[in-house]
Amino acid sequence: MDRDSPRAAAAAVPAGHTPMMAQYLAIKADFPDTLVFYRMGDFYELFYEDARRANQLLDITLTTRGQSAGEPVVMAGVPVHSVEAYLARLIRLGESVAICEQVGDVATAKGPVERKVVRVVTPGTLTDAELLAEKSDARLLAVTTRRQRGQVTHGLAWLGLASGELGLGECAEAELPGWLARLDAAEVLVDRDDVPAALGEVRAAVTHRPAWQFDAALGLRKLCAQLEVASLAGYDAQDLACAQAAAAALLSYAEHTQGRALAHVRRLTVERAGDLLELPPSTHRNLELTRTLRGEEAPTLLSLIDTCRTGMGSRALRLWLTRPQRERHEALRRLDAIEALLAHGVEPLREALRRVSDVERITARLALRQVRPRELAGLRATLETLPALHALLPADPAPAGLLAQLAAALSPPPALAAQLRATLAEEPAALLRDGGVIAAGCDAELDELRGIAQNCDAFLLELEGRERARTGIANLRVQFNKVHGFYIEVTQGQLAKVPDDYRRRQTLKNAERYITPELKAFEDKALSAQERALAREKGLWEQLLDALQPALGTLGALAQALAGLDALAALAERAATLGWTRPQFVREPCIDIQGGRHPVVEARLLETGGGAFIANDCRLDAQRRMLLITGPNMGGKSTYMRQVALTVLLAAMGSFVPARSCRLGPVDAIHTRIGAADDLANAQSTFMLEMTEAAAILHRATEHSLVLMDEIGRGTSTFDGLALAGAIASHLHERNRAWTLFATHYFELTELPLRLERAVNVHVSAAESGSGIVFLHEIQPGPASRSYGVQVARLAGMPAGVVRQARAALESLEARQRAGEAQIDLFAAPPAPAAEAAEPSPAEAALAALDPDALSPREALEALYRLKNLTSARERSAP
Ligand SMILES: Nc1ncnc2c1ncn2[C@@H]1O[C@H](COP(=O)(O)OP(=O)(O)OP(=O)(O)O)[C@@H](O)[C@H]1O
Repeated sequence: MDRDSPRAAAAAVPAGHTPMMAQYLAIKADFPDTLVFYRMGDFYELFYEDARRANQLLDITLTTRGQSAGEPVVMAGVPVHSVEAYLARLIRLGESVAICEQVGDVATAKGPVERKVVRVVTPGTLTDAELLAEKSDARLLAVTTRRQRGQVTHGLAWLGLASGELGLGECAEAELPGWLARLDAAEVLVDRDDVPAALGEVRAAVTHRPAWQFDAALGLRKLCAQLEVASLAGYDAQDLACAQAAAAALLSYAEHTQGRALAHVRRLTVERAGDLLELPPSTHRNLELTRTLRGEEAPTLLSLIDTCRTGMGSRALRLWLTRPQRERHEALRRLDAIEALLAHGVEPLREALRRVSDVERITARLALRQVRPRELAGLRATLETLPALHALLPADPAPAGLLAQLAAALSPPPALAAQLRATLAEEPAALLRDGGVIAAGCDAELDELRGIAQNCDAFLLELEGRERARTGIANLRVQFNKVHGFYIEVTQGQLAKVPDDYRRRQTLKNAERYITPELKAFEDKALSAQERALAREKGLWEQLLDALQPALGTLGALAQALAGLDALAALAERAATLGWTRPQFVREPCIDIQGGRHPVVEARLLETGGGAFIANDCRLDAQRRMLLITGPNMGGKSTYMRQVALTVLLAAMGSFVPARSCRLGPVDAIHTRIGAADDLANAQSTFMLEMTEAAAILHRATEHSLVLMDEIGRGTSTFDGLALAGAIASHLHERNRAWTLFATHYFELTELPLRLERAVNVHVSAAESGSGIVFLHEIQPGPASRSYGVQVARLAGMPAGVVRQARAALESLEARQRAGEAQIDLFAAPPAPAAEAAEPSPAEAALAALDPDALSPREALEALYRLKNLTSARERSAP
């Protein structure tokens, strides 16, 4: 969609079009990049180019109808009743759709009935349950760029329209990919003249907006208006001018797509990179937090921990997992709450949560007036179960704790449920246009209208009886047909008894049909009653939506509380089911995990009957900062490293952890360099990618960071790889001083701890049985005694001949090494850079002593010869 300037689009419509096509083209001119669904009766029609595109994307039939401006009108249509399915497909393809409805009165319209785009459906502004994934939000993100004194800053503003979440943040250029990965937007708005390069890597739909929409002053005004505050000081966001500029574009676009203000968006989160535990995109991917390396949703850490009963809970949990705070305050509150829930018993609460609807999305749709009758019925049912839910919480939670806070939000004013009960039918129809949405007894006029429509038969029977008695015609019948409406039928033989007030309506062969003033009056009333009842229902529905608007804030808080409670209850259930323990946060630098397990691998082993998971310890402290992990392939090195990272992350989000005990000092980031997935899309070789990621880690990791390095250097020749791996390990140890788990197959690296005082060797154990190998998966002190590559290859079904040849080659290689080939000193201190190290040479010293201004031409020539001699003497004496 693009709507740069509110110009009079109609002027641009070429002459000669029919009035309807002129109307269509005027509307289309405002939405050149968006498919326009133009309402015509029971269909949404697309015309010309839009029709051709829809024909390709949706495989709907292309037709032509009539002519306009001398050309046939090309069109394609989708039925109104199945529009959602078509929208879903288009949105998945990254398209946006402008929904253009008839807003004028068909009866009184001269020419085409007035039409207007009432909303624009785009990938980042969805609120319909049918179009959204239940367990994740479609986020809209705006990104802008500021360049000042050679420094690039990006401003980010994001909005979950269905959740009401609004956020601001700023970051440096290098951090943008991390932010984009974390926010995982469905649609990104960018300044069309200044698109950041990092956007090339996002999966989101990218929508270009004109530069002037990214205006900081406008953004500040819009944010203050949106949040109903005089300044952003309360959010500590006054200085984020660049983010405010992004917010200007964000809010304008979101309002424009909805065609109204966003009444439910009242909360602002300001994210500062330094507040969050850093989880770069590579970590997110390698640890399979929300997606497997193959891109599937399970098995991942999230799929394991998400046993939430509501979509809201699942979404909250995803947020906790992907945006953990460095500061442990919130995590501690969650841990307290989980502990209290576990002590109290959590299953009844989780059972009750099954009956809770998605209050978060319903609230958003209520604010945007897109809510459906059954969603409000769901809200009513939820409000009605709240007292029972409340009763299932621990009776006296810690007063300032999270549970007490959540419990408080579970008691919205009872008037809200009462209002819904009084107005909304017990089981309302799915759509307002079907009628039967407003409760009986809510409105006298509606009751009467419905009464007429429903009591027709009774009235007709009663009239029939009365007329038979009055006229004495025993076989007189009161009936109805579609063409002639209501009538009284009298057979030929009885015509003499027909009273004067009967008016003839129709003559048949054997009978006459009449109407009376009373029947005519009833007919008018009955036929219009249904229509009027529907109109009345619509009016009452709008009144109900109006009446509920003041409750948006309360409902938003309720949604948050329910989501938080559901997420906590899920974490408590997981802790109990999987035997997890509460982590302990300490100030001293350490990562001390006893009996730790990899939760996802453990669950898979359990599922597949693959045996018990072997628990392992990980002890890192100020004196022990690096573990060099060796051992056979398949031994469990990667699993071990990942389980440490997952445990740290679970603790940071405020969850119990898969370990017997866990003490954690401050952690500011989890960096990982694992695997060798080719980045073909970015045309990077495996090795190039490996080095790029490793370089980024060396630049960023601090002494509070956890770094996982899995077989660094294996993407190149042995010597190159070994040399690089040694240098990288030394740098991490000496400069970054990060907590480092360094798995390697280079045995030479096991000598590192001799020189690096805070590094130690550990290995995963394996035992040989005959010519085979048994993996024990235990982490033990010291380096591995040997590698078992050939045995593992044999296990993998390698042909026997290959295994024999490899074993022979291995033996000869080992013998050659034993024969005492010069050992390379991998870990010798690097040569100092020439400039700072070298003493000045005699020639340089002589040169420095010369003062060219004080020399005669002859003296200068002599000095030149002297210098020449000095340098030749040095070259001669060199070894
Ligand atoms: N502690 C454990 N207890 C039980 N099984 C384990 C354990 N650790 C690993 N495994 C099993 O061993 C398999 C291989 O583990 P992992 O991939 O960690 O080995 P690796 O040493 O990193 O191998 P490579 O060097 O080939 O990458 C896992 O998929 C898992 O099934």
